[in-house]
Amino acid sequence: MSSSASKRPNPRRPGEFELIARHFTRKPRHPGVVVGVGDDCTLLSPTPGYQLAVSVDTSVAGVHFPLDAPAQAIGHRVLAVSLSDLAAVGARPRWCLMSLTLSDANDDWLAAFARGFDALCRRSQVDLVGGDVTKGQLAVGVTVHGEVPPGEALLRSGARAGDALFVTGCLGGGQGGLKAWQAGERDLAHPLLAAYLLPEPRLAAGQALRGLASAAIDISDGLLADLGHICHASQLGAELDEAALPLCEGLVECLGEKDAMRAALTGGDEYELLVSLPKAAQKEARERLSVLGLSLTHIGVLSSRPGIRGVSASHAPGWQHFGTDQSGEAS
Ligand SMILES: Nc1ncnc2c1ncn2[C@@H]1O[C@H](COP(=O)(O)OP(=O)(O)O)[C@@H](O)[C@H]1O
Ligand SMILES: Cc1ncc(C[n+]2csc(CCOP(=O)(O)OP(=O)(O)O)c2C)c(N)n1
Ligand SMILES: [Mg+2]
Repeated sequence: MSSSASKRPNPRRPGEFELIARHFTRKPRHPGVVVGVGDDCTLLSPTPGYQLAVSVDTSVAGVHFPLDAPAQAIGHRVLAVSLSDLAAVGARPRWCLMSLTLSDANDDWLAAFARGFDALCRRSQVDLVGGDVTKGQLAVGVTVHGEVPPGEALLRSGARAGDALFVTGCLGGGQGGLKAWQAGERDLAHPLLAAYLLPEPRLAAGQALRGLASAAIDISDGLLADLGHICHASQLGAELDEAALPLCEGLVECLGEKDAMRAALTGGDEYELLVSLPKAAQKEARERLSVLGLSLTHIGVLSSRPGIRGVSASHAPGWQHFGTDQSGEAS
């Protein structure tokens, strides 16, 4: 029989409703939330005439981020990977919901996690409007809602033969950062570790490319895999220029030349945008991204011939849960 002492509320280990009230209930910062955290459903008023863009991604400890990563970084990362899907379609983020599975309700951990999550909410102009808390192995699912003018969303299926392929930012940082973490690096200012644990969803870039890019995808599974998704959806093939790939600074030093290229092609966890641009749109696209301080690198071209060419070594296509001997890069 448990003693009455063990049933006494422990302020360092809040119960479900206490932790929701303490860490995840904030007055919405933006209009459109009719009913937020606290009722059976959230009620939202989307901007009349806009389409809703909705996506969910789940991040699991040990699969998507190290269990012992700083809580604040985990809070940032779980939201960033979902916002990245809104970036990829060119939507403006509005709302998010968080499904949180926790093994233990440690108040300090939760406060740091909520701080990381909320800081990115604030910067991205997103309100957390609901969610769910349950007990189990640490995992966080984040649903995001964004808005896009009708017919203007960037899709995987819109590319045409002859369109050029461009990528924002640099490649290989996700896998480089994971390797750095595994090697004992813990400084979040380390550029590769920051790319892995604190990725920046390219929200402004995605919206700036509306009306210009013929197709777009965020690189979560690896460049080759995600280019494969554009090719499949647009019924095209591609010619990549391996030498043109913008490898992240310090990647070659960290991984060596061969593994740096492998990380850029198949590592995943990039959260950069891969876009196709018709010739007439390329100058304007470069200008809009340069205003945002973001590089846009020409890495290849789409063609009507199926398959992806221009990659020298034989590479696994990229990350897949299941379908491999171990979860990870498909062989
Ligand atoms: N359990 C599921 N039920 C329905 N649709 C799903 C499920 N899991 C994934 N999808 C859909 O499959 C597509 C590919 O998913 P995913 O590879 O996770 O996309 P992303 O890389 O953009 O997160 C998406 O359109 C996603 O909504
Ligand atoms: C601890 C750890 N090991 C391995 C990886 C590598 N990794 C895990 S999932 C993944 C692909 C992206 O995740 P997924 O669930 O497929 O996201 P989605 O494509 O749905 O956005 C990668 C590269 C990681 N991020 N963290
Ligand atoms: Mg997904």
